[in-house]
Amino acid sequence: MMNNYDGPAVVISGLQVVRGHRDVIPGLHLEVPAGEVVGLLGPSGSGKSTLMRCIVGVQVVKAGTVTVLGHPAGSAALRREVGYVTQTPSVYDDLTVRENIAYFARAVGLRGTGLRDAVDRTLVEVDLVDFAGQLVRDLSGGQESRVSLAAALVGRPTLLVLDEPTVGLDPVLRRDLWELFARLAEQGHSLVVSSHVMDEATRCDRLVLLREGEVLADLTPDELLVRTGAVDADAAFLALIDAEAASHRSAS
Ligand SMILES: Nc1ncnc2c1ncn2[C@@H]1O[C@H](COP(=O)(O)OP(=O)(O)OP(=O)(O)O)[C@@H](O)[C@H]1O
Repeated sequence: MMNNYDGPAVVISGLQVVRGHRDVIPGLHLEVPAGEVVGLLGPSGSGKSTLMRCIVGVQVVKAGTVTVLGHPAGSAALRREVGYVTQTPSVYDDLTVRENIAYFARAVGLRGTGLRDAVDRTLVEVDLVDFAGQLVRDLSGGQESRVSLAAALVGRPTLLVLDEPTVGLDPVLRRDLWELFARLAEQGHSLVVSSHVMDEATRCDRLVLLREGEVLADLTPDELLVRTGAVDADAAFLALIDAEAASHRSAS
């Protein structure tokens, strides 16, 4: 379901979020371009999930604005435009894989052959054709998380927000999923994908590196390596952190 909006997918300005009495996002500005796979990377606790919750409009914010496809995050106009997959699978245990995907397809208005085609295509995309008739409660963790992904994918939302979608998957499946994300971006979808596996950074069109709720860098994978002189994304991230610490020391 693609709309005709041609601005950036997400524009965030002056965002502040407090969770548990802590400023977990102290004042963030960010623009996510449309039609790209944008990786949200950073150590555990750096605010990736919180930022994603702000983009999908389920996080209470203290200040700032989050505009998604030209609308305030979470507004009714975005209901079918934004797909969100959390780290915890959110599908029905007592339904089969196909029934789950069909349920979410119906929820976004698909019916008849359009619904069947969308479910079949999505089963292939998440590599669950052989498990279509199996109850979700009998799946492995990685399979179950792919059903969650399928549930978000089936309606072809304009913006997909995926919180660590490759956790627990084997290398072949991870590669296949990143290829699927790239294909979706080529078709004009926008994707925000979080990961704390830095080697997945090279799979993204653009990277946003977060640390303690702040954007440490917003650049392409090539720019990251050139800027830091590092040989891989892990080393590049550490080099950025060291450079930032050094600049704080020289400023104080
Ligand atoms: N429900 C909550 N109540 C209070 N503090 C929270 C809550 N959820 C998260 N936090 C805090 O907010 C900060 C950011 O957490 P967040 O889950 O956004 O990080 P993350 O980068 O997604 O981490 P991970 O990679 O481990 O999922 C952390 O300091 C965390 O402890």
